[in-house]
Amino acid sequence: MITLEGFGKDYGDFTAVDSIDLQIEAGETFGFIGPNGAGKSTTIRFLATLLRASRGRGEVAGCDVMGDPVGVRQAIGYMPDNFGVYDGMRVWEFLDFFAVAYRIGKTERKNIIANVLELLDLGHKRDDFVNGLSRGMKQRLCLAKTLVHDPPVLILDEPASGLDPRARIEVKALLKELRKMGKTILISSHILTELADCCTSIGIIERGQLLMSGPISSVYRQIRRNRIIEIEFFANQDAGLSILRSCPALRSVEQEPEGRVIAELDGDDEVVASLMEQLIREGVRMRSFNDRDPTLEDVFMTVTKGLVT
Ligand SMILES: Nc1ncnc2c1ncn2[C@@H]1O[C@H](COP(=O)(O)OP(=O)(O)OP(=O)(O)O)[C@@H](O)[C@H]1O
Repeated sequence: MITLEGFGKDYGDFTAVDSIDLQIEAGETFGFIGPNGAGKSTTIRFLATLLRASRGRGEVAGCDVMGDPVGVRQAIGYMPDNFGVYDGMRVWEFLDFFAVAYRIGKTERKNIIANVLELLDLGHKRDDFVNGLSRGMKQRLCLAKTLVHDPPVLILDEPASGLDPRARIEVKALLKELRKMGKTILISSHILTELADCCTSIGIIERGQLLMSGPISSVYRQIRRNRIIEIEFFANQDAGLSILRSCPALRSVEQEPEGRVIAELDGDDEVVASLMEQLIREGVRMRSFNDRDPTLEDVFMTVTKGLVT
């Protein structure tokens, strides 16, 4: 549904995005992750037909991004990172304005606006002035306007930035709802927990390079050889730490309060089992020994440290 082939963008001598190849299948919710200045908005603005590529090409819903920008605009709902709302307009007028821009007829517009307001839980704000809405409401309204022409693809640049935790949870729930409706969604964020439980695939970008992308389960599997072990020592912590430190597979070890230690190992199940066996054999007593599943944060830290080849 979304393809990038060797996409790159230079600003003068500065390369903001180097050469990205990316494939997002229909129905996916793709999390585009990267630190500030990584190149997320540049890539997104290209896909939204707002910026020309310096090299490479892209396709959205079968339309070439540079060859058929009108086709792309029909197929996408785009929410920029610094959206603006027009003053002196009521909520329904704001949505009507965009619906007219998409040449939707008057009767149809009325129904669409009612449906979109209901979906976004903004029905009670229908006649309020846009500039009087809270930040969270404005953000929701912006999301609403991406839906008026019922596009198959949504491109959302940091849709939850600046929102309080409750509003963020609501945005996540909404994304899940939109996925159920069959939308293909590209969402950027640098808040990993925000994306962890609502994305089906992710891409990690840093300094204009796409370091990794794919279905979330395969990304987790790829870093699985980087094991994170949490140990709570009960007695003989010093002996335990020295065993850990002499383990050839150890990458790092961090001591936390109350006898908790987090160790990162480069190894398979065999390595983890041997370590546990050795600790017990040497009389180290443990309250728990936990081989923790990686989180999206672990994936991000591992990938951006260049530990995955
Ligand atoms: N119009 C421009 N002219 C020059 N440099 C630019 C321009 N737009 C972006 N850049 C630079 O390109 C790089 C990538 O910027 P981009 O906005 O794509 O990053 P980002 O990953 O979206 O970051 P953020 O999370 O902070 O929005 C940055 O170093 C930025 O300063």
